[in-house]
Amino acid sequence: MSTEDIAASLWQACVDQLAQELSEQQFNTWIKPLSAQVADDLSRITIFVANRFKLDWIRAQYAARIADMAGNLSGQPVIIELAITPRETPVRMAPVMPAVSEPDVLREVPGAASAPEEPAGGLKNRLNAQLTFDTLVEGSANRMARAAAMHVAGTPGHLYNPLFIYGGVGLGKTHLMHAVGNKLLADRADAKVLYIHAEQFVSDVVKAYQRKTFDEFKERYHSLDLLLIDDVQFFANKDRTQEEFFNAFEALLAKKSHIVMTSDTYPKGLTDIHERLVSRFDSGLTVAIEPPELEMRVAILINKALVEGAEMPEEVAFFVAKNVRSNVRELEGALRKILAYSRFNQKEISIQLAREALRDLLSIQNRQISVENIQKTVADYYKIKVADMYSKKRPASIARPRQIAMYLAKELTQKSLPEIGELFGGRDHTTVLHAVRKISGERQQLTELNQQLHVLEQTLKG
Ligand SMILES: Nc1ncnc2c1ncn2[C@@H]1O[C@H](COP(=O)(O)OP(=O)(O)OP(=O)(O)O)[C@@H](O)[C@H]1O
Repeated sequence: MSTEDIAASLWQACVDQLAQELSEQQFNTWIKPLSAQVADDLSRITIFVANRFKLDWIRAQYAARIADMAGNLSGQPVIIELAITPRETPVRMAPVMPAVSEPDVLREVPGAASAPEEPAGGLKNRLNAQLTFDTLVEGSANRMARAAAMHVAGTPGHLYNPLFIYGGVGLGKTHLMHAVGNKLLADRADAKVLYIHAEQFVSDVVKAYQRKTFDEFKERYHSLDLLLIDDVQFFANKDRTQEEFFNAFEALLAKKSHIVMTSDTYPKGLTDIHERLVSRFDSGLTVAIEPPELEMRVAILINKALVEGAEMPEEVAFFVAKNVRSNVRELEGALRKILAYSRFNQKEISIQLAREALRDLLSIQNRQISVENIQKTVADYYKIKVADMYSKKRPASIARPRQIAMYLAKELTQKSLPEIGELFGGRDHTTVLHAVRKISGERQQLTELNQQLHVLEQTLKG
């Protein structure tokens, strides 16, 4: 690899790491638009920023973190410089450190992150062209949601309106929404499509309220053919927003425009959202996206590595997929670490390399998820005694949590069925297998059980 390539990958690795650490909105607003120049000896990174406001913000919020990351990756101190990219005049340099926060710059309030960039007419569709059906790997975890989304993209305004997609973090809900928008635009370039995060909708309502521009607001939202709105759980407790969303919702449905929504929970699980809205959310089709199963995780890793121009042997993908189970965003993070580690050390991708690159992540997991921990957490959750996990008692109030704990032990640890059986009071491996099959089958059917398992998984993963 040339010195230039190594320098460029140092910046890319920092960007990748920030993508993992920040919310998507923060990342897209502040980090994605940056460009940078890295000195050949990796001692200095000059980051180019569009204007003074952004420069101050990046300096206060991110410069120190970037310096840390770059230092860790390159193994030497790295100085971060910020410069405004001029339209006509030459680049002006600004000193960077120390990275102290500047209270007068901007406070983190919902929607504030994107406030400076708000387009006047607001007619940008905000779609990310990379997020298409082609790049979304299909598996049993997302099959139904994907099929419904495809249908909507092909014939919007008909079946499944609204389409409500829910699931845990990083499982591809946002991706799927963008895919719907991109497909519709590919078929009908003149379609009016808007992707918006619920927080941004809240801040649009606040702005319309402050500036008395509700007519424009209505004109903008009520004229859409397709509204894609992400993370509607953020509407909780925002009465005015809920009212405006209700109006937009009714107007759009009346003119047969389509609405696709996502949330971290199913409609009835939403809290502090008016009943009339919740019942409308549930009036089309509600589908879940589950955490991807092993084969799907393997396929995602191999595909994403290819997109990055790298080849990930199947056994390595399997090793990573076995160990990184929670969601696709974490899988992507693990992949980035492995690719960066392989580039910096100029080594081929192997299981050994993956183990080294993911050292921190693997040790945290091993520390946190043990069968004992699962038994205790599940017992606490269902309010039974931990001892009941090993006892021979069979009433349903005990047997079911025990089966759930067995299922989670299989899902979240590396233990074999006989080992799990042993840890549950010396039960036979067929008993464990029965529990695993039963719970995983019911999970597909029963929303409430699925929701409980989500909570338990999130709790155990810390
Ligand atoms: N099935 C998949 N195939 C390929 N990439 C995927 C898949 N599912 C998710 N991803 C990728 O994983 C990352 C996280 O997905 P996404 O942002 O859509 O998650 P999300 O469910 O909206 O999460 P959050 O609730 O945190 O916003 C994205 O980069 C997305 O492209």
